[in-house]
Amino acid sequence: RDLADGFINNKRESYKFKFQKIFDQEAKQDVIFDSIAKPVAECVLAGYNGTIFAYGQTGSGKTFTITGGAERYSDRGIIPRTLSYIFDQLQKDSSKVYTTHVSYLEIYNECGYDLLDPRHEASKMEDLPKVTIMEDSDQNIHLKNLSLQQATNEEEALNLLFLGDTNRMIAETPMNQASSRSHCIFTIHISSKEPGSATIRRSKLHLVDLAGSERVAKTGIGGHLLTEAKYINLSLHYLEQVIIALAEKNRSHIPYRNSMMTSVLRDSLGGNCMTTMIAMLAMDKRNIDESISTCRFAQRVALIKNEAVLNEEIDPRLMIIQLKKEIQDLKDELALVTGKQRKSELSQEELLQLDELIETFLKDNDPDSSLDVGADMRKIKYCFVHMKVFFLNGDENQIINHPMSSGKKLLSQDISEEKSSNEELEKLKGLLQQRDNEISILCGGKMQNLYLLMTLKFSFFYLGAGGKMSLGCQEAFEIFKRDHADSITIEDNKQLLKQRFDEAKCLGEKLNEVRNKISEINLCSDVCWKICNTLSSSHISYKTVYSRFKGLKVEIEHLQFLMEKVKMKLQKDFEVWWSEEAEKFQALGYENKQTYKVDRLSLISRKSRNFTEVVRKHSSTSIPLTGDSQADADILAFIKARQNILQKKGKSCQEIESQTKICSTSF
Ligand SMILES: Nc1ncnc2c1ncn2[C@@H]1O[C@H](COP(=O)(O)OP(=O)(O)OP(=O)(O)O)[C@@H](O)[C@H]1O
Repeated sequence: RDLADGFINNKRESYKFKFQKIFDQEAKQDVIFDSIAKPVAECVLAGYNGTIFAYGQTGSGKTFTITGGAERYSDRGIIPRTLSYIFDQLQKDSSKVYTTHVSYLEIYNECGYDLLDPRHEASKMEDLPKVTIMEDSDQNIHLKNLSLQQATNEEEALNLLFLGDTNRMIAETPMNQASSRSHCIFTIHISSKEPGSATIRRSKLHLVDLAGSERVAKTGIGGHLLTEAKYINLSLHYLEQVIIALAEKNRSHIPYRNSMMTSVLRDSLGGNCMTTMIAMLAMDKRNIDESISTCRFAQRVALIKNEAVLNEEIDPRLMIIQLKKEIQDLKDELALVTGKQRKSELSQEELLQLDELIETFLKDNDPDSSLDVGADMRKIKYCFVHMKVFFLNGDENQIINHPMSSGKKLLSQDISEEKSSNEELEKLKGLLQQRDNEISILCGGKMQNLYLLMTLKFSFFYLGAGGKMSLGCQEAFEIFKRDHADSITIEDNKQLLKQRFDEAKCLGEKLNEVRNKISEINLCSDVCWKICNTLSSSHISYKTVYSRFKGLKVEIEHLQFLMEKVKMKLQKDFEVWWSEEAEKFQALGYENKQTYKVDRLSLISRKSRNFTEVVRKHSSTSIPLTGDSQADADILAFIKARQNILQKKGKSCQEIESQTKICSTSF
């Protein structure tokens, strides 16, 4: 109460928080991926470390965002989408050699478990080797018992994710119902190297699904759950401590070691990493406190400044080889300069290497090629001797191939070859021209000209024979020609010529056809182009169909996994319900046990349809059960089987009941 203003309403009603981006409940998974995960994945591909972690109370959607929903393929979350994106990018980049590994760590009650451990199926989670933290002298964290599994493509990586998720489900206990009580870190490790280079880039991307952040007081739990909740709260509390410490200026000690999670995420928080936090809110009035506390936490995280650097290192093996070679070169040079030549014989291996070098050099047609054997005088001498032998003994094959030694020979050979091929070309051109002329003459309208030409030639013959004639003389010639014996022959020849003309015409047409075919062959490139076009469009559609097929395959596998998950959940829910019922039953006295109404089970049962079905059929019957879940299941299975048999035999319901009672008593 303020003396001047009366009562003051000090209950805060408005809070302001700043975020880089806000997504409402309608936001789709692909949008979340594009806005949040893609930029981080790009940094990781470039060689920087990246972390994306989801923080918020239980049920706010952390697992949905990080891993994905269990119903639809489109609901797949950041992890599968990031894997798909990363492998897509790696495939496109052929300039480097990439190696990818994944690891999947679960932290439950401050203990680490390898979710990719194949022994998960056969053993209880508690019996598996725990993942422990080791620190080297440079304060780098190493995780003992956490396997790094190589994944060469998206499919393999997704299978590992599914395996981890399945193992996470197997490890669930009735007390640890949902994944909400453990932290999970899925890590993609990428290393890249340019071929021949000794420098390796290593980067990792942590995708973190934290346990629910709700406060113990509100949840109102006890026993085992309380212990769990305390651990969760404690580890999230330590996370907060680390974040507060990082946000404070001049703070030298950051309490990373307090919890496993902060130790593992040490680099992601205040280290060498591009980190993105997703603050998840369950937008409900009763969750307002949790929502405000999540926002506050996010504001603190936003103050942290990380320093991401490229993670490059030199491959020690390649480095050693390079350094050894450098040392040898320097030794040789030194020996050459100081005149202290090595006297020892060249080894067999060295001689073989030299032979290879010389042979390559001699075969290389590049005039600028050189023979580099280093500064070892023994090797230089060996090369000279080798060359001398070549030239003196005239290893024709080797020497002729070398431009220096066979330049002249090659030149004269080239000239004579060129000359003969020119002559050949001219000959062929002439032949071609000749054929072309013949074709032209024979083809189309030119046949008429040929006929005329031949007739003319024929007339000239007569003209030639008769010389220049007067009109009277020409008349007399005509009469003579008609009466001459040869006139028949002439006429015959004319007919023959006509025949030949027709024949030639026919041939010309045939030739034209062939020519058209040839020109069609000339259009061959066009045909080819068409074929190529068809091929390329077929190829494009093949590619489209193939990529769609590939997508479908991933989708089918994803859906199969979701189905498995649902089946497993169903099974687990059933087991929980069954053990609950057995406990309840045991809590009843012996008297009550005898008259325990099975229809009560059917009322409580929510999950197991088959089982309820059996129970419902006997709802009017009092069946004595033992309280042992296995034995009781056997009893009910027996009753069901018996009922089926009796029904088949057509017995009445009453009979069935009496039989059932008998059989139950005998149990
Ligand atoms: N954006 C969403 N769209 C549709 N369903 C969602 C969405 N977010 C969450 N859900 C659903 O809400 C339920 C709780 O979500 P989820 O398990 O992801 O919460 P959580 O924060 O991971 O909880 P926990 O801390 O218990 O692991 C799930 O059934 C999930 O499918």
